[in-house]
Amino acid sequence: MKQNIILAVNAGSSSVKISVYSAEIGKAPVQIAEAQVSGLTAPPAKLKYTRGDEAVINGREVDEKVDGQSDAFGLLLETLIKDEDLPQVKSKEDVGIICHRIVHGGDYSKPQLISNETYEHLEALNDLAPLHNANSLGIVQLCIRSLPSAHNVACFDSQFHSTIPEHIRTYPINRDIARSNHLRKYGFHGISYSFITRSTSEFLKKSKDQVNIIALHLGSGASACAIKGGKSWDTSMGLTPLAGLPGATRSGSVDPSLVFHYASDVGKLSPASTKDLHISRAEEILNKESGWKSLTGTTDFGKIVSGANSNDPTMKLAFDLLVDRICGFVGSYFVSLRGQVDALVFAGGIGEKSSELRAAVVDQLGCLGFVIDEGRNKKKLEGVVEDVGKEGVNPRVLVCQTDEQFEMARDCAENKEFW
Ligand SMILES: Nc1ncnc2c1ncn2[C@@H]1O[C@H](COP(=O)(O)OP(=O)(O)O)[C@@H](O)[C@H]1O
Ligand SMILES: CC(=O)OP(=O)(O)O
Ligand SMILES: [Mg+2]
Repeated sequence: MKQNIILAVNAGSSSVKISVYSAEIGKAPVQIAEAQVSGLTAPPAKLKYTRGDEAVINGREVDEKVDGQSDAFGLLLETLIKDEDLPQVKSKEDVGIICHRIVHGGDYSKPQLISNETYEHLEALNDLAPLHNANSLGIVQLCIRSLPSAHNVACFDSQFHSTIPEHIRTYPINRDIARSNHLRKYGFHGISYSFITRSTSEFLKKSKDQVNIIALHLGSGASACAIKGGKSWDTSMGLTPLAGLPGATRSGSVDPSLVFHYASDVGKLSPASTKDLHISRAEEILNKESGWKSLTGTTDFGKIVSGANSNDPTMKLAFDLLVDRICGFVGSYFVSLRGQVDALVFAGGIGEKSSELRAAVVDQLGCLGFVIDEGRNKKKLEGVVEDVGKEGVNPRVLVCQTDEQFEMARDCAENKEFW
């Protein structure tokens, strides 16, 4: 049976995570190492490297110049290749397939081998995921240059959402313009939602097409997803990853007219009111200079939680604001799933690490029947899915340690054409 080393690359807005797998066609890949650089928006960035079960580097501050996702990837690749105890990756030639998380995949509904044509297609989408796509394509370029023997595969955050029904993905604007300019809800974090759906259905011992969940991927970018019969039914991000919940540097949804009132002549809805603010600058502000960074000065939600715990009013405002926005989506999805919900699932850096955020969200959702178990909620996570809900109560409250790299590697291992 043909064997291969798969390298899965996940460039998020504040981190780059890579995992190495030993794989056979049609079988679940087996992880042999993983490494990540996190905190790219809250320097100094930190490096973690795990081989098998051994934490080789555990959160070392990165002194090397790491300016953005491509630099971080370069450092991660070097860390792998330099490790003499990782015989499977002695040189760059050992890697057979590299799968890349590409946030915006336009109309692609499944992973694609990256040819010149697909690359150009994806490049055209760069502006629709301004914190992600260009960075990921930078890493693809680096791989094509420095690992020429590997096959590069693009896996899309948007592909899981290709099942969202038309009345939900359509914006109420001129239909011809919407069609010609491809203006619709795409949705993101779908690689994570796909992992969450499979893991949750296994955990609940229900077949995937029977499972209804409301999933929350809360990281540097945050989103909510209503999953009906194992498929995406609705999600909070839209044409771009700016819509929906606020994030580390993103505002999330605001009244679109806010853009016209942001400049100095506040209150005057006229061309004069935007004279100091070009429309593309507005997009940059809402993507890169808003969210936790603008409200609190930090992009680290861990610091916001500690601040809120010690009653710092600024931190408490940010914390309460996120709880409010999350509950708004959960309430709406609970209704659109007609109350047929098996579980609320928390995932992503914040969802997995902050028991305080989970407790506050579930407390407000008590009217829908969700109840958290304080003891379970505070326990260190061990399994892929952990139940933190109160015994005997439905719907359940779960935490899923999501793994986008594994999901991509799994997709690649299943697909003969990528080998
Ligand atoms: N202990 C913690 N409590 C709350 N949030 C945390 C904690 N540790 C990390 N985080 C948050 O998780 C975020 C990273 O989440 P992650 O999903 O890994 O990010 P990315 O979006 O880059 O993939 C950090 O920006 C930080 O805000
Ligand atoms: C889509 C998105 O926002 O991803 P991330 O949270 O990894 O930045
Ligand atoms: Mg992420």
